[in-house]
Amino acid sequence: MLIDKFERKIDYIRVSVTSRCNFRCLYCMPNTPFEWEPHENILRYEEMFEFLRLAIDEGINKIRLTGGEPLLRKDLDVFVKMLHDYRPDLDLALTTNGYYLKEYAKKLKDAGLKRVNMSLDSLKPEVAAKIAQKDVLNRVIQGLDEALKVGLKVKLNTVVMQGINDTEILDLLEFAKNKGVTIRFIEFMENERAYPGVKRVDSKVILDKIAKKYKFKELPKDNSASRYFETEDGYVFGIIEPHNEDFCKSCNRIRLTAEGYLIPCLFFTESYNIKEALREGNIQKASEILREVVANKPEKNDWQDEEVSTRAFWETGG
Ligand SMILES: Nc1nc2c(ncn2[C@@H]2O[C@H](COP(=O)(O)OP(=O)(O)OP(=O)(O)O)[C@@H](O)[C@H]2O)c(=O)[nH]1
Ligand SMILES: C[S@@+](CC[C@H](N)C(=O)[O-])C[C@H]1O[C@@H](n2cnc3c(N)ncnc32)[C@H](O)[C@@H]1O
Ligand code: SF4
Ligand code: SF4
Repeated sequence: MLIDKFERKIDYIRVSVTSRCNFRCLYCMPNTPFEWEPHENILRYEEMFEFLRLAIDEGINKIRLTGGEPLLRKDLDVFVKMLHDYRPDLDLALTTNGYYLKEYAKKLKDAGLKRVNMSLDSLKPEVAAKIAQKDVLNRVIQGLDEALKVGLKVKLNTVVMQGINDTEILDLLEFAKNKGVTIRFIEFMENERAYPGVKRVDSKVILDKIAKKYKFKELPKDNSASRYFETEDGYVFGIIEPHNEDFCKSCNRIRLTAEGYLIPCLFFTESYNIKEALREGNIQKASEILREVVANKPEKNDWQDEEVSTRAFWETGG
């Protein structure tokens, strides 16, 4: 079992399968050039699998594939199947911008994927295009519909930004409610790579806007990143508020990047290279590095102290 020095059980790993992305979201990578790591620097699926098998044997029971945009990496369904076959009861999920989901949802479901979390920041085509710097809304909604059609469980993620999409909170909530999926509103996490004009909306402001139309009660907190609420008519939505001082108390996760680095926390730049150990076939060394990463997880992020992170979300997988 993996326990950190604050007694938090680490049973969740987020795996970024590629840093590449076909969007340029204002809050994530607005100015990143389209030049990327050469292929030989990226872990092969077999190398990732070797490591994840070890992590599963140490107590990891939830794996989320993310990116960059994970659906840009070829044969993702093959990787999903490797993980599913090794441990069919894994909570095996994907976080995607949804652009290619229409094409891949069925393949992924058939390979053993259970859940998909999708980014949806606006229901207005021109606002969605401003945020992603690309005309995306139509395809994203088609991707959502296809994921539901093939039987994947879906959640929506919305990063709320002042003056950009903060007037759409109720519309987005009602869109999700009509589709029968949970939506989580995310506080923008201040990041050096983001567009400088992006300003966060605090969770309290988001909840106040929802309270103008709906009565809701908070559900008991588990170790998910989100707080969940239930409206009087039984709809569940969530809030992800990394600026809240309690946010990190339930942290149960570490991250693996496509380049082979393990990352103890989303805020900090600290990382541990496991690529060499994996390429040498040195599983003992990889296991030691895994334990070191868990041992060095910080107690909390510095967004709570109004600091700005320098770590790129698209490398870390969010
Ligand atoms: N600060 C911080 N943000 C996180 C963490 N985990 C997830 N998030 C953010 O929460 C948002 C949604 O994350 P998802 O990729 O949907 O994953 P998840 O919240 O673990 O999903 P579920 O398993 O469905 O609860 C993203 O913006 C992430 O960056 C975390 O450990 N720390
Ligand atoms: C880095 S993306 C990778 C997966 C996929 N491309 C997507 O957009 O869903 C993962 C998550 O990070 C979130 N994210 C990126 N930058 C963020 C920021 N500065 N603050 C809050 N969330 C952010 C996105 O909204 C998304 O939910
Ligand atoms: S949030 Fe996801 S879709 Fe948007 S730029 Fe970052 S990696 Fe790409
Ligand atoms: S900010 Fe760091 S410590 Fe806090 S929940 Fe996220 S990964 Fe865990």
